[in-house]
Amino acid sequence: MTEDESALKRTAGESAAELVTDGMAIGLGTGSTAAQAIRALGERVDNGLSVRGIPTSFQSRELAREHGIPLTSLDETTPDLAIDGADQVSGATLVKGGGAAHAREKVVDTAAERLVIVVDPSKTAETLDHPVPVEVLPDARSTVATQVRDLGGDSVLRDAERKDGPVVTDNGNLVLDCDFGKISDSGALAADLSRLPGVVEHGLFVDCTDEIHIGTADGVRVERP
Ligand SMILES: O=C(CO)[C@H](O)[C@H](O)COP(=O)(O)O
Repeated sequence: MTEDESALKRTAGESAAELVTDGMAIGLGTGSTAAQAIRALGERVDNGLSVRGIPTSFQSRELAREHGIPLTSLDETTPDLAIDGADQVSGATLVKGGGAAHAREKVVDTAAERLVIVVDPSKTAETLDHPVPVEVLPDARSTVATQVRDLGGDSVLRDAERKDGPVVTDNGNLVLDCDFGKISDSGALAADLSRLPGVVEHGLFVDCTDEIHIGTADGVRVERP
């Protein structure tokens, strides 16, 4: 990541962290942009803000602990606000899962009263065309790949970096990155993917975003789709 990209992500993350008020429970997203929000929230906690975080991954849990954010869970409370990143945004619909955390992210993000997405401008698109990550039970990777082909997609098993073999999610599953080209009906595709036996969760988040904070060189741009 260049210094410029990192600065844009910081701008978006800091802006979202400013929305947090005393006593809130916050869904803590995963990825490099959500991490900027978690760091900014940690600074506010250092300065006396009282919040509890609900992590969406091993990464966000560790980062929150490192930055002194007390943790809770969905068993204890409902998030007032969730702050998360995205791989691509079109209106209120997202593709997520670049960090293979989309299953837990979807549970936390959709449980929140308000979902704020933090991105740099490269993530916005007229029409979604980013490959959709699909978390699958290990035994289902071939059958799901075949059914994804029947839906018009090309799937690739996501390989790990710095480990031989595939990415294994925090839930012990595998990820198929499924390229459908331009996605004209995200609702229909989301429903089709959810129906496939062995699919744990897919990265299409349909119509669930309240605000998008886009970090730009001139400051943050907020969109409310
Ligand atoms: O969905 C995600 C993780 O599963 C991330 O939020 C998404 O990949 C964006 O990450 P980054 O902010 O690093 O570009």
